[in-house]
Amino acid sequence: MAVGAGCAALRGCLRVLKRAFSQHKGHSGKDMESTLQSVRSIVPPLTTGKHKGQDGRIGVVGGCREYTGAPYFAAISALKVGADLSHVFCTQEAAPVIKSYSPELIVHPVLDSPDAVRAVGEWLPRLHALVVGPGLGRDHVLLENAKGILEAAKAGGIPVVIDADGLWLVAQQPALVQGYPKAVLTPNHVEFSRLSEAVLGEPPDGRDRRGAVLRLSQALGNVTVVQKGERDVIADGVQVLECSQEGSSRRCGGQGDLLSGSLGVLAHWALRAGPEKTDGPSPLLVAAFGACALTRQCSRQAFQKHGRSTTTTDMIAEVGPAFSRLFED
Ligand SMILES: NC(=O)C1=CN([C@@H]2O[C@H](COP(=O)(O)OP(=O)(O)OC[C@H]3O[C@@H](n4cnc5c(N)ncnc54)[C@H](OP(=O)(O)O)[C@@H]3O)[C@@H](O)[C@H]2O)[C@@H](O)CC1
Ligand SMILES: Nc1ncnc2c1ncn2[C@@H]1O[C@H](COP(=O)(O)OP(=O)(O)OP(=O)(O)O)[C@@H](O)[C@H]1O
Ligand SMILES: [Mg+2]
Repeated sequence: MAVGAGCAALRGCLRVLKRAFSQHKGHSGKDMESTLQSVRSIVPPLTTGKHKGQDGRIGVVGGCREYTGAPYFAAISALKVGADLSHVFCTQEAAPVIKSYSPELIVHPVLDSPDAVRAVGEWLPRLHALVVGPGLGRDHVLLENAKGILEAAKAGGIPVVIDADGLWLVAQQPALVQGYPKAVLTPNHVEFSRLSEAVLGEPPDGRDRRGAVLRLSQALGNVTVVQKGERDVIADGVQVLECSQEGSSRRCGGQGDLLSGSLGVLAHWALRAGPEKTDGPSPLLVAAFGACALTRQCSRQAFQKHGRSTTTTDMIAEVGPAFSRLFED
């Protein structure tokens, strides 16, 4: 073996060992800072030499009669974090509503058409990451279409963030994400319990959140899982991280959508940077940690200004300043 290849293999082994040994440790302030440093290392520099699209083209699959806010929050957050283009694939009825929230989003009214999987499939080769679920709803036809789109994204090797009703779909059919190395699941408390029962056959052990998240991740074939809560617990089958960045006590709807949209971009950046850059935690762990820290920081900053009246729209206004503060200063 050439010396260079030998060194690279050795560095790879050391990384796996370092991760395996750190999985049972708590995540201290020092660890938080070193993980934030890893996030900083995946952020692409803003230079004049790039063309539109290079820093990310993200798709969100969701948006139906009842829910138009959730896909908007996810898609606009992806843009505000730094993606160049953000697409929403929603139902015909939801499209004009979502378009009217923002001229910045590209909105495709295709999700309830009989041709949905082919129509979205045409766009997939141009997308760097797909967020499946915010505002999708639980209509059988929409879930079947989301399933077809998810399968096409996997076939194309596209990173997928699965949230909200996308997690409902995965709880019905865990095989959809089983072993896919570019999948991240972002369950809230209820979604996590539902997934654990579906995959492991029992409710999670509430006294051992780290163990519960690690077990679910491993049972799904080392898919990255982010359990949101008072602290966010993140596992990739090998290592467990915790994000306890100060947030706020406001629990208004939509904060999870901000997180999943941000994660779409960060997952793309992290996978593009690769494990050499993240040095220690896997790229998707670093991306997930970054999205959690950012969401919580947005919540904190918005709450300082608006207190009890804070809503997710106020948090989205903080994405730029919060991002600079955490990852650029
Ligand atoms: N503006 C919009 O368009 C938005 C749309 N959204 C979209 O809505 C769709 C449904 O998503 P969802 O998250 O509301 O799930 P759902 O299964 O109805 O469960 C909700 C119930 O679960 C519970 N619960 C929740 N958290 C808990 C906790 N930590 N600890 C304990 N219990 C907890 C709580 O139950 P309760 O307290 O009422 O008994 C709550 O009422 C999905 O498409 C999503 O994207 C949202 O993104 C928001 C913004
Ligand atoms: N008790 C808490 N204390 C502090 N932060 C929290 C708490 N619960 C959740 N969060 C934070 O709020 C964000 C969204 O998590 P949440 O559990 O509300 O998601 P969700 O229910 O999916 O939201 P959405 O309303 O968008 O569907 C995450 O960044 C998480 O860290
Ligand atoms: Mg949610």
